Amino acid sequence: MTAQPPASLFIDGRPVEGEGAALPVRYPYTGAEIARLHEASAAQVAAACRAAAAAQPAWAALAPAERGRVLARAAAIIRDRNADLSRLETLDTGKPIQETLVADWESGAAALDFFGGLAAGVTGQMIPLGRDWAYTRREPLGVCAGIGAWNYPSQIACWKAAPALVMGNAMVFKPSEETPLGALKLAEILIEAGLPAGVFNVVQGRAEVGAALISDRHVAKVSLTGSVPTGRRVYAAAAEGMRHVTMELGGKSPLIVFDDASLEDAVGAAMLANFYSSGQICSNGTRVFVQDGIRDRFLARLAERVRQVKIGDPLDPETQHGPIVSPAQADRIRAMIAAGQAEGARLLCGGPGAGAFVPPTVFVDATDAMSIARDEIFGPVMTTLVFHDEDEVVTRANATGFGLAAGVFTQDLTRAHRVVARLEAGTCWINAYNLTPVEMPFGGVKMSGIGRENGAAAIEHYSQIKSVYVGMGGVDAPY
Ligand SMILES: NC(=O)C1=CN([C@@H]2O[C@H](COP(=O)(O)OP(=O)(O)OC[C@H]3O[C@@H](n4cnc5c(N)ncnc54)[C@H](O)[C@@H]3O)[C@@H](O)[C@H]2O)C=CC1
Repeated sequence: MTAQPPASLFIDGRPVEGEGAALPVRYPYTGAEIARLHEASAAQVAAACRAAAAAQPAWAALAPAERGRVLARAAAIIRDRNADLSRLETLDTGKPIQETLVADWESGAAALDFFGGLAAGVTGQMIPLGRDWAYTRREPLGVCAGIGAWNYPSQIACWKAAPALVMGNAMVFKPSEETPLGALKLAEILIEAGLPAGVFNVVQGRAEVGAALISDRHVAKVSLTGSVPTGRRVYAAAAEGMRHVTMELGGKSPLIVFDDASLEDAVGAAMLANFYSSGQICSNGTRVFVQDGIRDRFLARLAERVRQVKIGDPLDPETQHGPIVSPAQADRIRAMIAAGQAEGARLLCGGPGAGAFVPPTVFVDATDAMSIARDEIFGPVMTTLVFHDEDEVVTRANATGFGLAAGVFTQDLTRAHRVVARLEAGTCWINAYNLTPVEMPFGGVKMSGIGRENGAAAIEHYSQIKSVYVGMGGVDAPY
């Protein structure tokens, strides 16, 4: 099985081999090397940024609708090739093919379509001032750097590229070193769809390559999807050059299940909120607060359904739960499970697993102070916590530095909206969880991030306003 791309990087409209250190790509299910890439050298990072800066003005000069049409064509190509692209995504990430077929490139295509269609409708303001008047233009930022995480590599590349490009920016994208393949496909597809050379470039590499990229003098904006510690470093480096930032970082989100919730829906959502993509999702509701009246029924049904999850070969369409992205990440998850047990929490189901796999795992008898209830695990580990009343659960749900997402399950809609209004989270779900349509802005508050992806809100994060004052009469100078 091989997935070797034509070359490791994509600069100025063509594949270019990396001049830096080797970057082996392993299929998480077998550990087999499926491709061998090379990092970009410092000179290649600079060349990618120069190519982007050179290509950007002509791209920005096109009518927004023309840029939109390029994105729409790219979306159509992605949909045509979804089967092959999804297979590649599964090889790169280890996620089950039944997920990648519907959630990865498909969501990327949706973003390209959505922003492609939005472009022509972005307008400025006309501000009457009596005799004189002013107007605003929404202009591109220039060259944007995109840096991705490994859980949704192609979706992340599309979510960043679509609003950036449609607003007339150019982009240099660095995928996670764990999952470098999808972004190269996106670069090829965009060229095929008519994107001018240099407008979207891909460099590969580990943290140092990312650091070189964000401090390149051409870069006006940095959009990162990654962990909070990386976010802190990247935000600080961006501040040096007064660059704009979007930070999509980690979370430890609460999912609150009230006594009156539909049991099947709440259990299903709690599973989706913890086990989809083997739990490697930033917005996961990993602290499941269950009200005392429904607790026993909830845990009994949860255990029953978790035991039926089909774990195995990600390319088997029946498989619902695949391996963890890398042995190092699987070890980190196991250490967190062991810490939970050492602190006195009990396993309702699951456990450390073996090899590449960590099974869906549920903790009971946990307290808010335990590490499994405080720290992001980024694996298939759910911590259930019991609560008694609404005020108490809101206070406990908010008692975290993170603020990415939250969910509420109840049949009492007044309560649902009241609780959601009090939750400190950028994205909330009522009687649903982890649905992220591109029409809806997505992002975090507190340590979980800055800025928003998706929705019309993303346009603001990939453009800047120029104000133009128009004098219609003489200049009244006191000199
Ligand atoms: N809010 C969101 O939308 C999402 C957030 N995440 C978060 O991402 C994390 C998991 O992904 P990982 O890839 O492990 O994150 P990570 O923080 O280790 O790496 C993210 C990216 O940043 C790069 N990087 C690392 N250090 C850098 C530096 N000093 N300068 C520039 N670039 C640097 C990495 O090479 C990688 O491409 C979790 O915390 C998760 O919650 C993941 C998906 C979505």
